Amino acid sequence: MKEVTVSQRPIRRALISVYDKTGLVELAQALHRAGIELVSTGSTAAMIIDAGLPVTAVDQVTGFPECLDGRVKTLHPKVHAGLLADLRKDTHLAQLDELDVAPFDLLVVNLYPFQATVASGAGPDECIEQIDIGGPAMVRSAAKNHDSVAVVTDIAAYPLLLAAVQAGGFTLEQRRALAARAFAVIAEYDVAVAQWCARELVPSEQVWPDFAGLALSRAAVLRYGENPHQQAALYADQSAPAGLAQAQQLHGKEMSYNNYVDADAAWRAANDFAQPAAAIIKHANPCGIAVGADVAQAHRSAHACDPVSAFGGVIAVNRPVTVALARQISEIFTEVVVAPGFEAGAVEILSAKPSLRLLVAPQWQPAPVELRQITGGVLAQIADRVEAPGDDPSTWVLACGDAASPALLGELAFAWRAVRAVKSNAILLAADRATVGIGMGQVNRVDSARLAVSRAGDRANGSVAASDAFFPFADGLQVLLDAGVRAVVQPGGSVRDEEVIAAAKSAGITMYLTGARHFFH
Ligand SMILES: NC(=O)c1ncn([C@@H]2O[C@H](COP(=O)(O)O)[C@@H](O)[C@H]2O)c1NC=O
Repeated sequence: MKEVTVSQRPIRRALISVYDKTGLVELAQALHRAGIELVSTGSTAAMIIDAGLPVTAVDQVTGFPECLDGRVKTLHPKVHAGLLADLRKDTHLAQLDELDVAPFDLLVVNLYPFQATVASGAGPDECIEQIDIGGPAMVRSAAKNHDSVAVVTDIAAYPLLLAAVQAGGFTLEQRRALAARAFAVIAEYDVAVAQWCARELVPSEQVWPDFAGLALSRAAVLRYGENPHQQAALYADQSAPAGLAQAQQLHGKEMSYNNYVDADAAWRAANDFAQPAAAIIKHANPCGIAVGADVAQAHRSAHACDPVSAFGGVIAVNRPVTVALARQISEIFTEVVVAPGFEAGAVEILSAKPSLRLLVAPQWQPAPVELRQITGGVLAQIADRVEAPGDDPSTWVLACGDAASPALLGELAFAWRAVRAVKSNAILLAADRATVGIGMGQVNRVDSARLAVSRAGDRANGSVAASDAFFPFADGLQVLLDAGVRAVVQPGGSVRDEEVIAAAKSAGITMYLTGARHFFH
């Protein structure tokens, strides 16, 4: 005989109301075979009937017809009393008897596809029609009453449901987990509806709505955070474009918190370029960025920028990893490689390194909005990635020196694009579409210039420089001039621009002003 635990509740009567009918017939068949009475709404019931199974239509239970284009189907005390009766209480049992309400032991619901309707670009009326009301109401009732009712809101949980039916019912522990999941499903749905309403129904010049919600699902528990004594997890945001959080790991040790931070920085930097590009990141800063005829060449150039720092780095490329690139990487101690794909031979070569993490990231889509936590709140900004002002060299103003040849302008455009991947204050030296010296994260621009020049060594002579923000004084620029930099691109806009431009002019170099800056903190 099957052993049934005290907390298990046998399932005798189920209410099924699903928009997505995947797996419905198989589920209904299994429930029917187990002797469970099925009650169902409109087209869910029709599909069960078509499968030759007995089902009670919900309007027979309520004695009230589905009406108003389906806006009212299950919103009835006969349904909700059946879902909310606490079967541990004699008073509730007595009232059910008096009111002639039969209790439900199981609710299976999935909701109208509101988020998908919005994503399809549907108009407001259609979106509003796809706001499910009766479904969430039932889910909340059953989830609150999980002591008596099991609620299943995911098609993926049908196998678990069938196993529970076989076992004589869900345990209390399982019903609690299902209830927690159900409330999370409703919360995510409500956040989507609330955000859409704030945006669409209350038109405003204001970009930022009054309400912003986040619905995050835990994607992984990480070994630890930035340091071993910090616990950490990865959460995925289904409402944001897919990115690193959704990347597929092909090989290697578990991703760590710092691996994710660096992989994200690398992935963003590599995808800032249309040409094949490679970015090597350490501690969220680049130690090399380059473009090339292919990713192997781009990586060679990026690595040459600072081979010492690239040791133990994270590499991202914006094209699939080729065998040639894999061979190069296998020579260097690397933590993570992120790419849109890997050639089969490349995986084979890189898999020889047991710890090296290989990540296939979803197609690059920049996040439109970036969030950053501060104590007591969150800062939100439009991401500095898409069509930034000042990106197009034809809009730059020549501050001094000869107008750049197309080749030199190309070098400057590369440097200007790359510098926005560098934490401020950022000074970046480049030659042949590759960084040769990067000064990052200093609290004054002179030190960033010194760092860039010292890292570049002899390569500073004849290189081009980009500064993420204006030079407040001529001193930072002077460091670059003394090292032999031949052209500079910077935003301009300092009260001492004249002084800065005069220094560039007396050194005989070309200087362009972009009119826009790229602070990155
Ligand atoms: N209005 C109601 O009373 C109601 N009750 C259940 N629903 C939803 O109707 C859908 C199923 O309807 P049908 O069985 O007709 O395909 C489910 O997604 C369920 O969440 C309702 N629809 C919208 O609110």
